[in-house]
Amino acid sequence: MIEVEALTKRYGSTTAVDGLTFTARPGTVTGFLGPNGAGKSTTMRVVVGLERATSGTSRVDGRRYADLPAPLHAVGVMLDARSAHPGRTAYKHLLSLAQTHGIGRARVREVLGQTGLEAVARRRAGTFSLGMGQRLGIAGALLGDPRTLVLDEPVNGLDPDGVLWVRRLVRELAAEGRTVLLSSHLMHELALCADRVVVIGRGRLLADASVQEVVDRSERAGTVRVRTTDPERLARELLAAGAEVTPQEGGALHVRGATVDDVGTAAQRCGAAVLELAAEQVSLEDAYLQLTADAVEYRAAGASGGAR
Ligand SMILES: Nc1ncnc2c1ncn2[C@@H]1O[C@H](COP(=O)(O)OP(=O)(O)OP(=O)(O)O)[C@@H](O)[C@H]1O
Repeated sequence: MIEVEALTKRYGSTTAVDGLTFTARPGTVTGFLGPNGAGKSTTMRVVVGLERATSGTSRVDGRRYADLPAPLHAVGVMLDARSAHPGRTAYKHLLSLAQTHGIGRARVREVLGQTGLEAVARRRAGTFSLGMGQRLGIAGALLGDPRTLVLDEPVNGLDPDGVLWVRRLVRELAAEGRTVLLSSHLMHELALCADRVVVIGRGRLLADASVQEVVDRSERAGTVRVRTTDPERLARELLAAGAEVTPQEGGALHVRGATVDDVGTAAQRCGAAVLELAAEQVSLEDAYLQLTADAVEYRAAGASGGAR
């Protein structure tokens, strides 16, 4: 279990993490989501003891990282896929990590197998592709058979097979009762493997919810689209019933504050023939973009809002 409470981390005048509170629970994959510069990596570095918080606390299984008796067995960490010495083979890299923590060679071979690196175990890490480096990073995280895993962008650079493999792996680790905290800046990626998402922007918590809840809370959730032969009459009928109505092109209306059933019966009441009627689907990416719209450090030229 990871418990982050009122965590703040400042670098000079930059506030990277700003009063952040969330919990990642055992048996659960918690997705940690936010645009570039949101503070995900900084939070993870504080959780695993690589940075000191300016204020607030972070605990793993009820203890501060520094107080864990056997950190590698408590928390497996992959923060930087390029952390292995380029001149060392994958096997030697894992072995040296294992030996400093009293872990045997058998476990090194086991994690090489688990991460699909057996065939390249004798190759130097410096010759690895980004995807192979990610696998090696994950192998290092698994080495101590930890109850908690902290993985920063583990699918970054993986090919589609690798992405599937990571999804399956994190699901399996959670099914074994472990706590998995996994960062990404892609909502749809987390939607496929996370039970919950903690969304941050500019160091602050924007949402701590299931993926479905994030979608449901999105502005457009609960909107009904209707196209009718008499949009003005139907709009009057819906407004009288207390709904919000926004006219669209081609005689369509966007209706908030009414269900599909409400709109259908209102149309029947006022005699407007319905040509189309459906609840608007909100994509995960739309919901995420709405949530983080004010928290994006930089936007691509031409995107709404311009540079911030
Ligand atoms: N060592 C540091 N010194 C100064 N500023 C830092 C340092 N580390 C991070 N920052 C700043 O803190 C903010 C949060 O950065 P962080 O890397 O935690 O974000 P992130 O969500 O992981 O982003 P990304 O997806 O780009 O990795 C950014 O504005 C970053 O420039």
